[in-house]
Amino acid sequence: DYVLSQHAISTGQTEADSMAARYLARAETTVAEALRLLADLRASGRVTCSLPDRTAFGMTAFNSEFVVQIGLTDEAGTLICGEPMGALAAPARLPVAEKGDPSVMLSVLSDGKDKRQAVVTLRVDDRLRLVARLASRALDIQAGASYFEDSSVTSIYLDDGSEWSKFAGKWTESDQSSPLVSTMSSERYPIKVRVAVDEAAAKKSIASLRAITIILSTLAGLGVFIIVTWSMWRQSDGDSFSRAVDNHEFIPYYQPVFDLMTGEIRGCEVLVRWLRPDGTMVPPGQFLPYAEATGAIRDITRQLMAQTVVDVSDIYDKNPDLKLAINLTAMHFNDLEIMDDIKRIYGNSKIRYEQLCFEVTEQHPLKDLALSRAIIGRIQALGASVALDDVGTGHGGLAYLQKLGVDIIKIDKMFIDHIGTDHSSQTIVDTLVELGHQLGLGIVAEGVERPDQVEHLKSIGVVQAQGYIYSPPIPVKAFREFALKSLERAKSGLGTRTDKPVEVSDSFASLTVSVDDEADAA
Ligand SMILES: Nc1nc2c(ncn2[C@@H]2O[C@H](COP(=O)(O)O[C@H]3[C@@H](O)[C@H](n4cnc5c(=O)[nH]c(N)nc54)O[C@@H]3COP(=O)(O)O)[C@@H](O)[C@H]2O)c(=O)[nH]1
Repeated sequence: DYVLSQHAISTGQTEADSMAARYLARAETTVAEALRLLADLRASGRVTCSLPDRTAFGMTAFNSEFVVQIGLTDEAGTLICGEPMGALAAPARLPVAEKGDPSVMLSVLSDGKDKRQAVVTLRVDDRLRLVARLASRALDIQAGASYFEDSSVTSIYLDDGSEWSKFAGKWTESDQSSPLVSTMSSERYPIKVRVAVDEAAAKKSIASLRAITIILSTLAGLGVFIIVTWSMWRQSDGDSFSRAVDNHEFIPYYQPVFDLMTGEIRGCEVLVRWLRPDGTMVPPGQFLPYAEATGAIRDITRQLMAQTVVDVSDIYDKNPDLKLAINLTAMHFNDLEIMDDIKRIYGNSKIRYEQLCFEVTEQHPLKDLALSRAIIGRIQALGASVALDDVGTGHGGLAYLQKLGVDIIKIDKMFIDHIGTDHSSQTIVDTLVELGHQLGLGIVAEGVERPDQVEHLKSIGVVQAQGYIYSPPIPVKAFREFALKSLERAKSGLGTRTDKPVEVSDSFASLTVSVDDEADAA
């Protein structure tokens, strides 16, 4: 606050100085212009009160910006003629001319009240002087910042103390006020200017700067806090994070995907969890941004894919219709590295390429759409499919659908949640499904939690779904048991053509949405 106040005072002083300089410059210009006109008249011999000379006076004044009347005074200082006449013809008495008077004189005429007028005189001879009355508007300029107009007092006066002009707003100097004052004197003429500016107004003028400064310093403080916290995290958790990647602490959880019509299991989505050595389970929301920012997500995805081979390849080998969905991030579409990973991990495994589905999310923008499209094409060429995840919630919109050439769309929980309660969300679901059908795409509904959602999805032709109504993401052991049981039921005909949602077996019914419980289940 002290720094800002000092800044305000210094800005106010600078403003007062430049106002004074501008008024002084204008006063000098005005006097110089009047003198030039008078000198021209004297040089051309227009120094009598004859008609032609008076006409010349009138014309000269008429054409001048700053001079309103030109005339002649006698030795007593009385105006003996002046043009134009009219209101300006009021007798003007200048100081009596004295021998040795300077050739040029600047005086201020006053009506004794508040009217003052500056005049410039030029000696013609010992008796006569040419005189030019200056327009009072000559000094009426916008000399300073508009917010100072009401908070400043400007006086332009002559060396002898007579005031030529004064400009004042509502503010007046008083003993209580602490003005910022600037005084300047002309080096050419006996003119002085004094500008006084209200210090309080100067301080007020930086109120917005003060607000901005407060906001910026708060943000800067916040920034420092984030950087310090981030670097501390990097040193502690950050280090433990890279150790965790090296130690393969990132494990796949499996969320079953179901056929709504038959109740059979159709596959699963692989969802990462960080299982720390102390047994705590960290959900992806807490480390994925860091993993993506550092590029560690590439290693993590590789490890997850490799683990799926270990975890479920026997089941997938025997059930070729089962699908396995793997989440990729935008980074995976920056180069062809993911292709090498997929081929190396699944190429010689019992999980066929045709059983794989790679999910690309709309949440993070893809850097290079053409390259992304090419990578998607290569994945499809292997026989795997590609799904657009979180459709309608992120960056891509319909452009991703049109340009990426995906095979499946996954309708986000955000829209599924509002089926039956919010008309517009339901319309979005209906429209996406319709669009998916028109484009010949597979459709998977995510985050299904209620039977009415199942009913509606079935009624609009959605066949596949995942969600807590069936099962949350579960650890491998639980998933294997569940999948084997479900597949067995299907084979024995028990799971076919049921219109009811599939019941989760008792062991899974005890699983809840909380990560801790998921950890327990592990
Ligand atoms: N690049 C990678 N991203 C991944 C990976 N694993 C997960 N993720 C992404 O992290 C986000 C959060 O995932 P998660 O906490 O696992 O949440 C998933 C489900 O648990 C949750 N879900 C599923 N059904 C329901 C439900 O009925 N109710 C409810 N409240 N939540 C439910 O939704 C998440 C599924 O996300 P999605 O991928 O959109 O299918 C999430 O964005 C993951 O994508 C990874 O290995 N790589």
